[in-house]
Parts: sequence; C-alpha cells; structure tokens
Amino acid sequence: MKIDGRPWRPIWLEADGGRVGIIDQTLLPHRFETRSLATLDGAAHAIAAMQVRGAPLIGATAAYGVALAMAEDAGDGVLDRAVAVLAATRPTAVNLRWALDRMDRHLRPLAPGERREAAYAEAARLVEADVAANAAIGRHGLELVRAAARRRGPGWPVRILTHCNAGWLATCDWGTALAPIYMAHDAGIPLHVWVDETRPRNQGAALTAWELLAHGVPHTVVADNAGGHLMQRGLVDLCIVGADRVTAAGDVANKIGTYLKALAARDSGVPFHVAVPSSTIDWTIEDGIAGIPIEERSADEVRHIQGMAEDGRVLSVRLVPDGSPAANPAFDVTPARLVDGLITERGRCAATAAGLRGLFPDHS
Ligand SMILES: CSC[C@H]1O[C@H](OP(=O)(O)O)[C@H](O)[C@@H]1O
Repeated sequence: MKIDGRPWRPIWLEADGGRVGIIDQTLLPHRFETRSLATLDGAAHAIAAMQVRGAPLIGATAAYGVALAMAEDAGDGVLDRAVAVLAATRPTAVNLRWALDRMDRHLRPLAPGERREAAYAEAARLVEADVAANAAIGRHGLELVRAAARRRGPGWPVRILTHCNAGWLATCDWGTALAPIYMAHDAGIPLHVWVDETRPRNQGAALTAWELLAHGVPHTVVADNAGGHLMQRGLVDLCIVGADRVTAAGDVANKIGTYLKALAARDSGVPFHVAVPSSTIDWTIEDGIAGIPIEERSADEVRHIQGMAEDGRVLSVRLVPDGSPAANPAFDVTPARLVDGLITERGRCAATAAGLRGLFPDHS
C-alpha cells in the first residue's frame, strides 16, 4: 500500500540481498521507523516483540528468518535450530508453522551449499503468494460490500466494523479483512469503518486507523465495548475480521474480543464474515476451542498503555494499581456457528467443513 504516495510493504529484502527490512509496528502511529533484520535471532525477536505481527506477516518473517540462518550456516543443525527458535515465538497463528514447514520441506533435501539462495527465493515466493492471495480475498470480499451497498441504497455509506488490524500491516500487502475495504473504497463505494481499538495492544486504534487514514477511508475509532451497542442500534451493516487460525470445520481463532463481536452480530442480525487465506487454515483440527493454543502475553500489556506525549515522546503509562494482578489472553475462538461466511483467495464459503472442502478439495 502507499504512504504519502510511496508504495510500501511491511517486509522486504534489503538492497544487500541479505538483510530483511521491516516496519517496527510497536511505534506506530506515533513514529514510523524501519528495522533491518540480519540474523535468525533478530527475526525471532521481531515476531515475539510484535515489531511485526499478523498471521501472514509472522509466517513471512519466519520464512526470511530461516533464510537469515542459512546465510550464516546452512547445516542441518542450524536448520533444525532455526525452525525450533522461530516456532517458539508465538503459538496461535498457524501461518508460522505453515511457513516453517514449507521452508523445511524445500531446504532439507538440498545440499547445504544450495540452501542460502534457495531459502531467500522460497521466502520471496511465499511473500508474493500472500500478496496475490490477499488481493483475491479483496476481490471476493468486494462482492459482499457491493451487496451491502445495494441494500443501503445510492450514496449511503456501507458501515463495516472490524477488530484488531487485519490490514496490509498484518500481511505482505493488501491485508485480509481490510482488502475488500480498500478495493471498495477505490471502486468509489461509500464506506464508513468502525475501528475497534482492540485492547490491550490497540492494534485497531494504532494500526488500522493509521492505515485507513493514510488511504483516505472514512472511519471512526471506538472502544471495544461500543461494538455491540452500534450493532444493536442498526449502525453496522457488516462485520469483517481477520483470523490467526481457522480449523477444518470453520472455527476461528482471532484477536481477543472477536468472539464477543460475533455474539453481538448474531444477536443483532449483522452478517459476520472472516477473511482468511488458506495459509491460515489448520486442516489438522476441527474443534478450535479444544485444539487451538491461545497465546498468553505479558500482563504488563494490560497494566500499561502506550501513547505519545505532547512533546512527541512515546510513553508507556501504568493503568492499574501497582499491586493488581492482570491476565492477558491474546486470542479467542469464535465457533463456526457464529460465522456467516469465510472469504478466501478461492472465493467465499460457509464456515463449515463442507464449505472449506468445496473450495480446497486438494486438502483432506
Ligand atoms: C491477517 S492476520 C491479522 C490478525 O493477527 C492479529 O493478531 P496479532 O496482532 O497479535 O498478531 C489479529 O488477531 C488479527 O486479526
């Protein structure tokens, strides 16, 4: 996507052909700073510290993390360590495991001397495939927005609620939930996006709002707890969110709070759709509540909030009494029964095993 007219992606290969560039998302929207990842451990830190985040981008960063490891030492032992270190960074987004398995399958049969070049090439292919998949999700999701626009009538904006950040910053470009929004905006369809702030790390307030503002998409940031009220009052036409792992039966793991929005949407009769590339589908499990590991992040992310002081300093301030414990589950699981549809790169389907098999017959 473009920032001030200049095209950007959240991850890129530096001109030296070795280091990997990223946008440090922990500083947005207050500061725009890039980082150069030069080692496996640097890539692992970027994922764990959420300098990069979002299921597809986590996978892409891990893929390049393997390439950085191969650039240092392409032996089997280093390949084993690279996969283990990167796999341990964050447990919920299945794209991480998917990307590492893809890199391991591609590199393991090769002689060590061939692995460095092959790893960078495979990581680049993975990135481009993600960009293409998200663009396709945008096109398929655009149909949903067009249908909502027809229901709204000429000139009336389609009001879409989204949670967390599933924009271009969460992927290799376009985004997943935001891809249809960008394409609808660019097609001239009047829109208004309700942006859940998404406590505790505020990916919505900090990242989705930043993206939409840069692209000129009308939006309003709201407290997470306002979403149900907005839907109940008929102010939301459609919910579109992303995902970190979708099971073979359509259960959806996504940022904490998604389940609550799905409950409110169902109660208010608002269509609730999940935009997901096939790299986020875990074909090995059906029951998301039993089978998807939920990341428990530091309680300090709940106890503190980050912002920018009037003098431009980015600060983290404590919200709760010093002695109060806090808990920080980073994701929840929305049962498939609360999902009205999935938007994938191969089209839209019901959040069911049959729906997913219909689009992806090549998966068991
Ligand atoms: C397109 S994946 C976006 C997905 O990832 C986010 O989680 P995090 O920011 O912790 O990586 C969130 O669940 C988004 O919906």
